[in-house]
Amino acid sequence: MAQYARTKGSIALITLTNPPVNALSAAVRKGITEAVARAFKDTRVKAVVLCGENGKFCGGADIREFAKAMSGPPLVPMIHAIEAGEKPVVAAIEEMALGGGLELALGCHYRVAHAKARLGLPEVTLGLLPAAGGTQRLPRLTGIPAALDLITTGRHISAQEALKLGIVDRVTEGNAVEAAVELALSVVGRPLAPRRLSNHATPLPADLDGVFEEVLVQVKRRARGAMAPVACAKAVRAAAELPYSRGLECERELMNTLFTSGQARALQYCFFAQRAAGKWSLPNGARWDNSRPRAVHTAGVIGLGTMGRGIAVCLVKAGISVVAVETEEKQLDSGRRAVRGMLERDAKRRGVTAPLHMITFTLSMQQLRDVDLVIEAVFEDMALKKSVFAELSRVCRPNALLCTNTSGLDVDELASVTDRPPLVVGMHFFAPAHVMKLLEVICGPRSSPETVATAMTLGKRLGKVSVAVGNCPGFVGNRMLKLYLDQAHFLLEEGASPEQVDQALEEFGFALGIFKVADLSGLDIGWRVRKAAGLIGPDVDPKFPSRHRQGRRYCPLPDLLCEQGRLGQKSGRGWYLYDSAGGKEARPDPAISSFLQEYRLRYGISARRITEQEVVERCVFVLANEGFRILEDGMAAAPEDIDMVYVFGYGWPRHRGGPMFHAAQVGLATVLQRLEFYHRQNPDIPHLQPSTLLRRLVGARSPPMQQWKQHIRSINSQL
Ligand SMILES: C[C@H](O)[C@H](C)C(=O)SCCNC(=O)CCNC(=O)[C@H](O)C(C)(C)COP(=O)([O-])OP(=O)([O-])OC[C@H]1O[C@@H](n2cnc3c(N)ncnc32)[C@H](O)[C@@H]1OP(=O)([O-])[O-]
Repeated sequence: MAQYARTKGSIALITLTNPPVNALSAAVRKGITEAVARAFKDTRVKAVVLCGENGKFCGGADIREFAKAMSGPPLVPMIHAIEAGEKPVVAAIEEMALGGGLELALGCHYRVAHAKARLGLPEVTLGLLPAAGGTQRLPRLTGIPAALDLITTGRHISAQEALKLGIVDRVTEGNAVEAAVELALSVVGRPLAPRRLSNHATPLPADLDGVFEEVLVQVKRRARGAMAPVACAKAVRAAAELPYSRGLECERELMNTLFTSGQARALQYCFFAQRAAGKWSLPNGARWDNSRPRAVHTAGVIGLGTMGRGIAVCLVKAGISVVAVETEEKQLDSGRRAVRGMLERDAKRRGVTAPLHMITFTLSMQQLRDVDLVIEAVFEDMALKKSVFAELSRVCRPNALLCTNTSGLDVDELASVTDRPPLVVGMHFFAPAHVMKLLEVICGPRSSPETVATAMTLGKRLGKVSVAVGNCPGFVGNRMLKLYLDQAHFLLEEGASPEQVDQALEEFGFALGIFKVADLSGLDIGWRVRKAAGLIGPDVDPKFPSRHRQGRRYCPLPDLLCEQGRLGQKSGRGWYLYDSAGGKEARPDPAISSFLQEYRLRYGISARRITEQEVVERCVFVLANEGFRILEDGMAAAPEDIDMVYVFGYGWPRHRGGPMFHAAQVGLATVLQRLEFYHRQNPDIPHLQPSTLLRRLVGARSPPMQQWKQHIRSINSQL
């Protein structure tokens, strides 16, 4: 809808009304079309101001309408009518002008933005492109390089940057609507032709081809198989080479190739899944909208290793005072230097003063007696963590929350050594903690709704995507990752090479193949976990380590590499070779291929040809299969949660939605058939056996994801 009013006698004020972000739904488009026609016909009206209800201009096209048949007046002619109008139209941009919202503003003759407004054309993040003239009008206003950057990245810019780029005419700290009305009154009678962007010629850079070549290289490297960024670049090229109307046709044709694509559906699924993940619920009826989070003003961080440092930086950047504790002076000093350095670099990037006063470093746990919440990030060892939690339970005030950053240990076992199990919860950050967006919030069986609400809300405040998961070994992310990694190891035994597996996974869209990821995080981490799980011990024959342990197939390859000191980047060699210890550039290592040949010989394994299809299917379908088990076990409330864990924590390609969405897109019956096929070939790998829920869903004719919950029969759900 759009409300119509006249103000200052001669200004028509048209207000977009569609909470929460005044998206351009069919009803809003109809409202704008009628209101603009009314204003243009009303002789008392000399100019028009467009604004949005509730201090928000417009969040773009209504994404909820994309899955439905198009109805209502289309955007392009609606915006043309505004631009072609004989009365000046001024857009009053408060808080946001995104996607179709900015395209609407670009159709206006003038734009005024509030200083805090965010502007952008983020369609590419939804697998689309700006299809209401944005790819043709923006380059005519800013020039090609700036338009290419904004449209192929989808990044939001500040009002100040928009002013610098000429996208807006004025920025005000005051009321943007009033400022727009002032501007409208002041431009009445001025010629409008020069303000119609579609009339403008596109300013061209000296080396047009060079600019596009360079951007396409970056886009393709960043996109990893995503179609939309490349289509965006092509549409902007049309603005450089074609007259406006022909460019618009090109924009429409390119949009048609994207709109119905699987990638667009996957990216729009991610948009809503990310928001759905925040809407958590517990079996006892506690939910995100009926549980009050506690305020967190002060926090403690125990352990200033890699994770503790990143967590401390996140908290300080979110305006929370931090007490950082270490046991040894040496660790405290290096932790202090690292954290201060990270805060100073970040402040320099943002052009602000580093808030170093917000954090104190101490060797004394006593200094934690008044904090609202503590996050423990010490070495991943249960006995050590238990002693820390017992101490915290003594030192911290009775209602302080105790959180652990464990990546897979039993949160409830930790709670049992404290005097406050309901106030204990897991907050599993991902390395580097001040960069990675994912936060797994592990709800122990005794974690109170208020504690879960506080952890989930704190995650959002730290700029994280918080996902509530149950308390089981490895929680959601690492529980699935173990099986994905197992498949990759088994494929090496059967004939593949690390490069081949990684290339197949990177072609699929992963940021990095699994063996490069293993080298990056260090092979010794998994080694320690396998030792702690009793999979490696004195009973293992070092010469001929068993390939069956704890009743299932086991691959000793990574253990053998660790025994050779091949720990990955940190030792300069792992699955790949690096120039030096800490080197980042991975090179295939001939020693690894002869090591694998010798290994297969020792175990009498005849290598076979492994196809890219098999690599992807075994690694990706085993993830989804375990995802179904996690839903059955009640360790995740919905497939969306599992998908957001993988998109934001494990480099799963966003344009494939997530392991569960991908399985649905491929077809559950196909996933079932392929898993059965691989399980028949490998009966000693139980995780290739299709899960009960997958079978049940296929039996129920593969219902849409939203209906999967009805088929879950988990007894002891924790979510
Ligand atoms: C032709 C044209 O070229 C093309 C084709 C297009 O225009 S394509 C569309 C392009 N536009 C976008 O890509 C902007 C998408 N939105 C955002 O980036 C963010 O939302 C935000 C605007 C920066 C606000 O962030 P927030 O953190 O303050 O709140 P929120 O939780 O995110 O959002 C609050 C609530 O609003 C809902 N919502 C937000 N934007 C929406 C949209 N464009 N359509 C429908 N619903 C939307 C969202 O689902 C949530 O709902 P619920 O969960 O409460 O039920």
